[in-house]
Amino acid sequence: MRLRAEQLYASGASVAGDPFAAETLGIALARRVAELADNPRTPLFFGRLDLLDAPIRGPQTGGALPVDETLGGRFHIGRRHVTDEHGEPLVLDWRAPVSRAFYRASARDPQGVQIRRRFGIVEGQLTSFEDEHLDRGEELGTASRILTEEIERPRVGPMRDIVATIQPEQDELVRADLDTSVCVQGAPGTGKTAVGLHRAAYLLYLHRERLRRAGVLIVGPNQAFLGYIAAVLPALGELEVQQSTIEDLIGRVPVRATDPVKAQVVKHDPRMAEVLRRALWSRLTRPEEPLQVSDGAYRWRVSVEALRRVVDDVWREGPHYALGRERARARIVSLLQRQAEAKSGESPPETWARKMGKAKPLTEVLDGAWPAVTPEGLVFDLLRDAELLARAADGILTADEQAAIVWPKPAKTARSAKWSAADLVLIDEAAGLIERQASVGHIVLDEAQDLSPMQCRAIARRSTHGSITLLGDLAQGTAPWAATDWTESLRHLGKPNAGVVPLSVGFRVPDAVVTLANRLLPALAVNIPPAVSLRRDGELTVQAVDDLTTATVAEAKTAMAYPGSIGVIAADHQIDQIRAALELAGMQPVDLDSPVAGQVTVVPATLAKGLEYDHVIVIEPAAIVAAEPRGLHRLYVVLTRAVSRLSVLHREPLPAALVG
Ligand SMILES: Nc1ncnc2c1ncn2[C@@H]1O[C@H](COP(=O)(O)OP(=O)(O)OP(=O)(O)O)[C@@H](O)[C@H]1O
Repeated sequence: MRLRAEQLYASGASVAGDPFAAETLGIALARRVAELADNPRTPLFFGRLDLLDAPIRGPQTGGALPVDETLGGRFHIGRRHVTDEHGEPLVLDWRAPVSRAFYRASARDPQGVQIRRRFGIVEGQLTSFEDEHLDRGEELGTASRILTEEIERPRVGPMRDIVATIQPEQDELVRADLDTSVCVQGAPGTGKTAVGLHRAAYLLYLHRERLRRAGVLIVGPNQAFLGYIAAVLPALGELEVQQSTIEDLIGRVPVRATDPVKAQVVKHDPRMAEVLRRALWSRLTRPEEPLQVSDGAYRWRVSVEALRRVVDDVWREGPHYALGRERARARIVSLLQRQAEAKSGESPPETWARKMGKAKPLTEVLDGAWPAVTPEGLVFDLLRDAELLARAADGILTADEQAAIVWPKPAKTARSAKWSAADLVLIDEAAGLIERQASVGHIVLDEAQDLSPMQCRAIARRSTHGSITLLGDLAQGTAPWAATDWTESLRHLGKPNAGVVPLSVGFRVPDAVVTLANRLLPALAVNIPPAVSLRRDGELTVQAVDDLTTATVAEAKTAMAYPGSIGVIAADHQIDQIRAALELAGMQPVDLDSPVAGQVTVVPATLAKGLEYDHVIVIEPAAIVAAEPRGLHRLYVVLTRAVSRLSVLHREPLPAALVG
C-alpha cells in the first residue's frame, strides 16, 4: 500500500490536468504517504476474530464491510485497514463495525465470535498470544495477561494509544454516536484521556468528510499536557486534529498581566456575560436627526421616525451586534431606494445602492445610533470606566466585585492595554455577542473540572452545531471556580441533556497508592465514589526525613536503577532548588518543556495534571497543600501520577487529611 502511494505521489504531477489539480493531488497523496508511514515498533495488527457464520450485531454503518451481512471467517484487527494487491482486506481497522465485537463480545453475548485472539507484542516483536473461545464460555476479562502486561509496563516518554486493550466500558464511550455529547466522570487513571483521544479517532473514521470540514478539537489544560498526548492521534493515523489549551483557543490578544484571584473569580463568573451584554446593547441610541444624503443628482431624506423604526425593528430581531449594524444600514438604503423608484419609476442600479450604503451621512447616522465596536474595545471601556461598569453591572455585581475588576490605572487605548488571562474570556464573550462563531464538529475537553463557567460558554459558542466529550474528575478540581457538579458545567456548555457516565476501573495507579490518595477524598467535598485500581503490583513508601534535598537525591538515584520515567513533583516554589540539587548530583533532570528526553523530570505541582511517570517522588505534601486554596485537591492530583512506585518524602508533618 505504501509503495503504491509513493509511486502515485511520484507520478502525480504528470497525470494531473492543470497546475491546480496537480497541487491538490500532490497534497492528498503526500497526506496518504504520511498516513501509511511505517513504525517498526507498532505492528499492523494486535487481534484476531474467528467468526461463526452468524450475523454481527450492533451498528453496521460506515465500515468497509457490507451492511447486515452474515459474516463468517477470520479477521485480523489493527490500527488501520490493510489490503492486499487485489484490494482484499488483510487487516480491519479497529474502528470498523466488525471490529466492535473484538472489544465488546463476551461469553454471555458472543456477538458471533467463536475465538478472540489477542497478540502480545513488545517493541514490535510478537511475544505471545491469548485465545478466548467465547463459544465455549471462555472469557478472560481483566484477567488477561496481555492486558496486565500492557498496563504494568514501565512508562517511558509520551502517552501511547490503547487500541489493543480498550475495555468494554471505555469502548461504549469511544463508539458513541457523533451527535451524542457525553460527560465522563472518572477517578485518576481510569482512561478518560485515552477514551477522549480514541473517540476523536473513531469519529474521524466514521464521519471523515463531515469532520474534515467541521474539524475536531482537543482542549487540554496546558502545553505540557498537550505535548504529552500529542503523539497518540498521529499513531492512529489521524494527523489533522487541532489540539489547544483554552487560553490559546480564545486568545485574540497577548496576555501581559496577571489578575489577583479575586478579580479572576469575578471575570470567570457567568454573571459577567449579562454585564457585557448590557454594556454592548446600551450603546444603541435612538436617532435624533433625519438623514439627508445626496447621490449627486438628488437629495434624499429619511425622517427621524423612520430611522428609529429601523433601529427598533432590527434590535428586536436579536441579531449579533455587528450583523445588526449592517442590517440597519441595508434597511436604510432600501428606504432610499424606494424613494428613488417612486421618483423615476425604475429601480436604481446595484452600484447606486452600494454607493449610498457607504455615503458619509448614512455612516454618521449609524455611528450615532449603532456604533461599531470591537470585542477588545467593549471590554476595555468597561474595565477602565467605573461608572460605565456600575451601570452595566447594576443589580448583577456587588460594589465590591465591581471594584475588584475595574482597572486602577487604565491604559490610554485598547491597543496598549495589558490584558490578563481572565480578560481573554471577557473578550471572547464580547466577540460572541458581536460576531457569530464558526462551530466545530466535535470538541473533546480534558480536565474539564477546571473550566470556569465563562470558559464553558466560550466552548459552547464553538459547538452550537457540534457535539462534545467532557472528561474530568471533580476530585481533581484545582481552579478557584472548579466544578462541584457536572450538570452546571453542561448547562454552561449548552449541552444540558448530555449524560454523565462514570468510569470506575483505574489502570494507572497501583492499589496501595490509590488507597493512600483515597484518604483525601472526604476532605475534598465532592460526591464521587473512591477510585478502584485494577493493579495489585506497585510500591508505596512514605518517609519522614531531616534534609529534603539530600533525601530527594538519594531517592532519585535509587529510582534510576529501574527502567521507566521518574517524575519529581514538588510545590512550584521548591522546584528550582530541587532541580539544582539533582543537577549537582549529576542526574541531568529535564523540565516539562525540555526538547531533550531524560529519565528524570522535575514537575511543578501545578503542572502535574494528566501526566504520569513510572516512579513518582512527591516532596513535602504540606508545602503543596499550603501553596494554594485548593491545595488538598492538588495533592490528590500529585499523588495519583505514579504508575509503578510512589515515594513520599516529608520534613513537616503530613497533612492531617492524609494521615486519616
Ligand atoms: N484499556 C486500557 N488498556 C491499557 N492501558 C490503559 C487502558 N485504559 C487506560 N490505560 C492507561 O492508563 C493510564 C491512565 O489513562 P488516562 O491518562 O487516560 O487516565 P485519566 O482518567 O485521564 O487520568 P487522570 O484523571 O489522572 O488525567 C494511561 O497510561 C493509559 O494508557
